[in-house]
Amino acid sequence: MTSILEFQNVSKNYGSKRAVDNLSFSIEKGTIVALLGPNGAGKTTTMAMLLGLIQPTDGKITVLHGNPRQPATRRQIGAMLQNVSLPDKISVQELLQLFRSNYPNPASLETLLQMTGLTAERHKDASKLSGGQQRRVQFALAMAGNPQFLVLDEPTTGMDVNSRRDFWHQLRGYTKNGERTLLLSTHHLEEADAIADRILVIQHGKLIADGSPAEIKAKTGWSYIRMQIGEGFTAADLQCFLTSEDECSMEGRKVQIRTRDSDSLLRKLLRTELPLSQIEVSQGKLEDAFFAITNKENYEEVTVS
Ligand SMILES: Nc1ncnc2c1ncn2[C@@H]1O[C@H](COP(=O)(O)OP(=O)(O)OP(=O)(O)O)[C@@H](O)[C@H]1O
Repeated sequence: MTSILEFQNVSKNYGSKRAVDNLSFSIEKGTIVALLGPNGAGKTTTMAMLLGLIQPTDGKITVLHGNPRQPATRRQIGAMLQNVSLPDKISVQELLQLFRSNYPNPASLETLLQMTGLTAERHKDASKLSGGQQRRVQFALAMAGNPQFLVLDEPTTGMDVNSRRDFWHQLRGYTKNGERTLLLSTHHLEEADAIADRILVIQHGKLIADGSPAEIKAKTGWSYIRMQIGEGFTAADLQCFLTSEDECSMEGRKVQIRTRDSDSLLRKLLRTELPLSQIEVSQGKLEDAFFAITNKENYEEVTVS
């Protein structure tokens, strides 16, 4: 596999504040990586460094085999950052053309307008669009150079549900041939779970978990058994099968049990005469794992792989 990005012992201090603390990881070509972490964890700083916008205090960053501050490297990267305002008195189409003119092999104007759902807004002043529409213009600008590596910092902030769904659909198309690489940060964990091949969790500037969404979810150790229970029975009838750690809740006839050992609990339940049906076993949500990891509950089980 070819490495697109390498961080070697990278740190960043803002005065006495250590925003990124000895971070080392690499990203392989063709992967979709979600960078997650609580507010202030260091995600934006990490992205700004790999884009060459700020210098690390220590360590080395290699992007597309080059230095992120070299124009030749930067031209191969598309980026969408937070808190970027669009210039006024310029239409969406003019702005996109301006950006396209900086690249040797740009995406076509029509492709950019179509993929971001901005065809109807093409002649409008970009700065007068709604927040969600401006976010889509920023996405189009990030895609203007037909980049090999796309870096998106909380890209769906301000987008409505439909725009977010279209956005993820477009990103899947962008990465589907395995040639392009995507690194994104988001606080929408279910979206990260759905799109990412790999998740990096950082906190206080340090990497605290690294794995596929399934690995991250499994590492918390919790799984969930969901089922229906027949009339006349309640969660209390299941209590004698549970360990002191297991948690059982009931809504209508639907029961959910959170357990560390779903296999043994299932075996016990299936040996009973209880009227159980529609039994499903699943790992927890990424949100549960994220909560566990960042709150240090089960921390020793969620070591960096
Ligand atoms: N220019 C700056 N000067 C001083 N401190 C900064 C600066 N930029 C960021 N920080 C601090 O560095 C830490 C990391 O910030 P960063 O913006 O990278 O976090 P983040 O993970 O992107 O957060 P969020 O999810 O809220 O966007 C925070 O404590 C922040 O206050």
